[in-house]
Amino acid sequence: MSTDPTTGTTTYVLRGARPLGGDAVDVVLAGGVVAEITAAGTARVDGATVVEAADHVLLPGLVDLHTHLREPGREDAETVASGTRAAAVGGFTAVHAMANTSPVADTAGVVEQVHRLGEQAGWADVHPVGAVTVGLDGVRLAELGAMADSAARVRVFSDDGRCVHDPVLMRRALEYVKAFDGVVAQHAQEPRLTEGAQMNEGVVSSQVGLAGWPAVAEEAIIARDVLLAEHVGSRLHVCHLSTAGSVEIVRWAKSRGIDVTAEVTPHHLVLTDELARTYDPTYKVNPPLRTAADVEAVRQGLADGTIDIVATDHAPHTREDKDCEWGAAAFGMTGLETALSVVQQTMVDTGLLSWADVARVLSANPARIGRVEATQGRPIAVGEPANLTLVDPAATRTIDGADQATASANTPFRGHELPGRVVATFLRGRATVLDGAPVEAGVVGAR
Ligand SMILES: NC(=O)N[C@@H](CC(=O)O)C(=O)O
Ligand SMILES: [Zn+2]
Ligand SMILES: [Zn+2]
Repeated sequence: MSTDPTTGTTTYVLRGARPLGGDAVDVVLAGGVVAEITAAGTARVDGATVVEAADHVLLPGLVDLHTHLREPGREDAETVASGTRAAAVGGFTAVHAMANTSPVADTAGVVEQVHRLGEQAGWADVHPVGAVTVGLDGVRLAELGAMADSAARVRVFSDDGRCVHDPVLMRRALEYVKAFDGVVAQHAQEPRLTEGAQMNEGVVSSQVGLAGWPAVAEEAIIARDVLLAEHVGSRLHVCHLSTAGSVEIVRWAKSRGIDVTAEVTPHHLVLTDELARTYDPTYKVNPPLRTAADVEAVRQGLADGTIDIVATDHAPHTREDKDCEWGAAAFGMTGLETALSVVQQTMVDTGLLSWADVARVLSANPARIGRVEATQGRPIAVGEPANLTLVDPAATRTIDGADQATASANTPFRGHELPGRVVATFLRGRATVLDGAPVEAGVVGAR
């Protein structure tokens, strides 16, 4: 990890903040770390910038294990700079950038480029995900070791967007990453069972006449992969789990002691396949939006720890790729700027998770799975790096879409009133967001 030359230039006092939703305190950020935590209203403020934080929840900076930044190759949809700026606005201090770029992030050169672009932009730590197979073609293993040893220190490997469906390749990938404590993050989609699939297979797909995508196409791969992970004694991560059956399989695998972790996206925590009735491709996503029963099951799975994390699967697409008929549109929806609000709405305001749990599923756990826990997802304590997010949980906002920081407009939450607002984000003590707005100064030309 390179050091940030702008660290600690300003001292901040977060006055009256509630770490993890607990009692109010003053939190002083100086020199890039949490310098002091004192009783509310007692921190010395001379020379410091005071952030009024009464009734605001202070969380460790959020960590996204699953972000599509689109650079290199599709800078018309997103760049590392625009995507990480959106991440900061959403409260994130680190993102894992998926490998399905053009060229694919399957060499040390590409992952180092993405890592460097992240450092230059300065909005959040960017940890590139390396492809499992060359060109995501599912045929030959990529240079996993070279990516792990590169300056980008890759620990997460994924062909996301595609499934590593050859069981022999999957087995070899799981075996290979053990050498450097890596993890294979699988996009679980049986390709033969999903040929031409457009949405969840069920009542709605038969009524609207779109080709269905059965739950078993996801569940069959997860079942196979947890058995493979057990067999070779390796670590597996399941991307964007979306069905009740998938929750059951992961629960069973964990009860057997298999080293598997799983993520759910914010959209799968609240949206259902009923939205396909609109034929609006904003709601077209991989894996597809499922049924209300699946939504209930993934919420319960997240609440009971079967599902370890929420990951955004932020998948920006240009208007040309989305403003067309359903069948021709790209799969994917944006998510960085709405993730925390959706988690508050579906999990906190419903009593399923506490704010301390939110810190676990959106920060500590993803940091640990991605092996960046030395710097991210830390406890809020004196001496720890000041990667922090300040949230006003009482605020509400109506999502516009046009006013977002992401370069793309494909949010499925346009028009939704969501609770909570990220007031400030700090990356190693430097504000990337203040008063809910990105802080441009100190970024451009800072290094
Ligand atoms: N989620 C999506 O619908 N799309 C992702 C790929 C993926 O996450 O599988 C994308 O890259 O656009
Ligand atoms: Zn995927
Ligand atoms: Zn993805």
